[in-house]
Amino acid sequence: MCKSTFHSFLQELPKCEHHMHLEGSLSPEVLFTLAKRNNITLPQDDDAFQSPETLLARYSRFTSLDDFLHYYYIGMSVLISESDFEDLAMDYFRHAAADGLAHAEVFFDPQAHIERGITYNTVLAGFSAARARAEKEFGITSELICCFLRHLPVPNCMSMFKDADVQASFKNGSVTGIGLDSSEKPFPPALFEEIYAGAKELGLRRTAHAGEEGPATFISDALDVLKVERIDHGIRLVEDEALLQKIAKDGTMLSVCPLSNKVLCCVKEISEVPIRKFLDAGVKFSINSDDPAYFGGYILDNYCAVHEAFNLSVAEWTSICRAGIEGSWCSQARKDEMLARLDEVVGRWAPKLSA
Ligand code: HPA
Ligand SMILES: [Zn+2]
Repeated sequence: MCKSTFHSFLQELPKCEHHMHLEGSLSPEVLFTLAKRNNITLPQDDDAFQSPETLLARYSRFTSLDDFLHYYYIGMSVLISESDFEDLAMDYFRHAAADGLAHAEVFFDPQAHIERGITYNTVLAGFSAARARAEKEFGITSELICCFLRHLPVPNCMSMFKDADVQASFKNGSVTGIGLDSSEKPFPPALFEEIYAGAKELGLRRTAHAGEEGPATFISDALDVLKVERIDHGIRLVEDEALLQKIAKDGTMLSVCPLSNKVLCCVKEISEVPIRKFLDAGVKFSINSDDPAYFGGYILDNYCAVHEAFNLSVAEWTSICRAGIEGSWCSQARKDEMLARLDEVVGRWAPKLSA
């Protein structure tokens, strides 16, 4: 981990997280507890499910995004009641508060629950209750991003988009935007053009996973066809220099997830995540935990891993943190608060760290 003084500086920075799947904050401990409470039988034919310890050990051997997703979808099958969803999100917000998180824009995967017979409103009510508590108890503000599962048939995604309860949550502001996640390579962004056009019409914010395992053309398609405002992951942008320059010029933000990239074998080492390249080219990005309970770390662990690998300066960390605040989908008043806090933290730490 990073040296203790830098660690304290990174902890105190008013960090914004834009790429965190609430279902990905389900730890093996909580998974086993909920399985017991809700009478869910975990797979008997996979030794990984013998105990929380064996499951955690399996998480350290993921070979790809799809290998992880297999466990991710089994894991979330233990979530049944509104309070299960609230407890799950509170577990995340508690970790995030300890890490000095100021603001979170979090994903959730309703289709994965609806197809198990859990209603959209059960999921939404649990997560909404946790968001309100996180603001009151920890001062963490948050927004919800409803994701579409790209491995499911497009009509299934469209019917969720059109569902009356889902539409109500879009219109009453309890959900801020939409995202696109799950298995990437066989499912190009353009499949979801109609849904994204409908979301734009409603004034929703729009983002999509692209260029994690999939090619750089998925990033340009997400921008050109889906008209997204952010790109989730986007590390394969380095394979297209012209697109990289365009994204830098337009100020489009990427939500980069370093520990995730390493654990899912998208890179061999954190030093291969194109942090230096993005900084030098002026590409805006935030640093995020993705699925913290599966990838071995919350937001501060990701900041520390980046610091270990790239030894960034105070000025570079300040500009990453500022880009995260400015690229958030919260009110300008909230951004101004976080920017003032950033100035205060940097003003206090810069003399000590630059000496
Ligand atoms: O990193 C991810 N990529 C795609 N889908 C996901 N669902 C949870 N995490 C991820
Ligand atoms: Zn993700």
